[in-house]
Amino acid sequence: MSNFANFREIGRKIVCVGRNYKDHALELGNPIPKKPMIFLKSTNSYVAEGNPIVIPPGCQNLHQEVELGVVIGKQAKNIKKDDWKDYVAGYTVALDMTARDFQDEAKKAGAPWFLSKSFDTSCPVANFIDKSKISDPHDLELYCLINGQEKQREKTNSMIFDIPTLISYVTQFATLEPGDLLLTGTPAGVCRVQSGDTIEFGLTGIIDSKFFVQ
Ligand SMILES: O=C(O)/C=C/C(=O)CC(=O)C(=O)O
Ligand SMILES: [Mg+2]
Repeated sequence: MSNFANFREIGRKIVCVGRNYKDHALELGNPIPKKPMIFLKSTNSYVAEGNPIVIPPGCQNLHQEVELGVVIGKQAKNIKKDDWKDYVAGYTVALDMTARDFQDEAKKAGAPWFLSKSFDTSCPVANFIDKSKISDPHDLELYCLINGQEKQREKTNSMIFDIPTLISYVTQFATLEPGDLLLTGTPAGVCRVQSGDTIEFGLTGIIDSKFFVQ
């Protein structure tokens, strides 16, 4: 399998799972999903450490959502749950930055989430971690601090739909390609971030990342 250290530059799609942690679904007043809720962020949303997160014009309520990312290593279509590991190159951790006010407006209008989820710099991503370094991606701890204050901390075993289920589900409908990033949803604790804030996030003991909001 190739080295995916440059997966952000491969220019592949970002498939996101929403409401995949019970407490996060509840904190936003949403029902617990009965099947995975999937949406897309486009490649323009990628941003690597050292570059700022830019608040989209008119947004008054930008939220951070820390999420485990699964980097796809091999073309995947109609994958059986038992075979999921063969299609994973590795992992990362990312922020699914969300213009919550835009999203609320879209939800009320029954309109798409594109502007709330896929504006430039809406996907700050940490470095690639080869799968050989992570024995069980369902036994990791996500964390996120804003200006040094803890906002999110949760084990990945709290996901409603695990990684085999997500890969199997998504690939019934859409082919996953090498370099695609699957964001597996955020735990509770999302909050407003503002210009000048520092966001530190990662997987405890494995990877740490830091971004600034411009
Ligand atoms: O339905 C909503 O109000 C919001 C949902 C999200 O933004 C979903 C996620 O991106 C997530 O749960 O990670
Ligand atoms: Mg999210």
